[in-house]
Amino acid sequence: MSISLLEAQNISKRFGGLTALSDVSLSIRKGEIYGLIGPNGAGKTTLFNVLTGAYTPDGGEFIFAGSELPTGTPHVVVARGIARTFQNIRLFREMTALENVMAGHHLRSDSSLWGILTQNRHAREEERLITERAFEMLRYVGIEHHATTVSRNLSYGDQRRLEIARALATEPQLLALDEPAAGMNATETGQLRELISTIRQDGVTVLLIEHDVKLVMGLCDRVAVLNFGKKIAEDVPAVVQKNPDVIEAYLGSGHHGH
Ligand SMILES: Nc1ncnc2c1ncn2[C@@H]1O[C@H](COP(=O)(O)OP(=O)(O)OP(=O)(O)O)[C@@H](O)[C@H]1O
Repeated sequence: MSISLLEAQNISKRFGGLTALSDVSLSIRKGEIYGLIGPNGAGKTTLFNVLTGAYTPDGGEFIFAGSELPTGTPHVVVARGIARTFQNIRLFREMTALENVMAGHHLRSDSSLWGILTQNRHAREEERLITERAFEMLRYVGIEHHATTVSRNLSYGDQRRLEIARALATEPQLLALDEPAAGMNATETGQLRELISTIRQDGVTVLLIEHDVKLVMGLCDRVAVLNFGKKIAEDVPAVVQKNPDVIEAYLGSGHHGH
């Protein structure tokens, strides 16, 4: 029997008169790659934002690893073991790749900022370990040769990998990826696919928003489909692909390419 890692229970979110999410419930099992798809504006990113604390939901709750997740507090969500990447890359553009990953580690570090500033011995030792771990993380995603490159000078694909490395540096149980393949060419997408598989093999559960249907269907164990803020399907890819409501949602919205 598979164990559920994250339960979203009747999540609702409104923006003024617009209902972005309407009673969305889903259950992500420990160790799976779970895809979240749907036409533009369906509510996918909004679900990420309420899950990761950027927004407070108007209704519903998240149960993570057996207990309720507080809402509206991103740092608590990270500390509980959920990390995310963003649809529009959000790196520290003027910092090197290594520094970006170290910024992720610091969220997990127990040295106070004061300790780091005053460079006491414990903090220095911890800084050394964080640097080492950050290198490891860059190696893991395949960009260790860019450790000292300023992140804005990295290729698009490498910036996305760096975002993943930074998220992994917080040692999450659940990694939430918001359109990681956006803007990638076929080779980069293939490498991303391998990286996501490796991440899962290494014990991290993955929640994936992605418009590249081929990638989603090939990679995910299960897929949920949102349309106008409602979940209209949730099953293994082969079943979801044949669901008439799903086909209608995509064709009806005119997003043939997605
Ligand atoms: N901060 C906000 N204020 C007002 N409306 C918002 C806000 N964020 C999202 N929305 C609206 O909520 C709806 C859902 O948007 P969301 O970005 O979650 O969709 P999505 O499925 O991620 O779409 P896409 O595939 O285009 O990224 C849209 O109608 C969007 O305009």
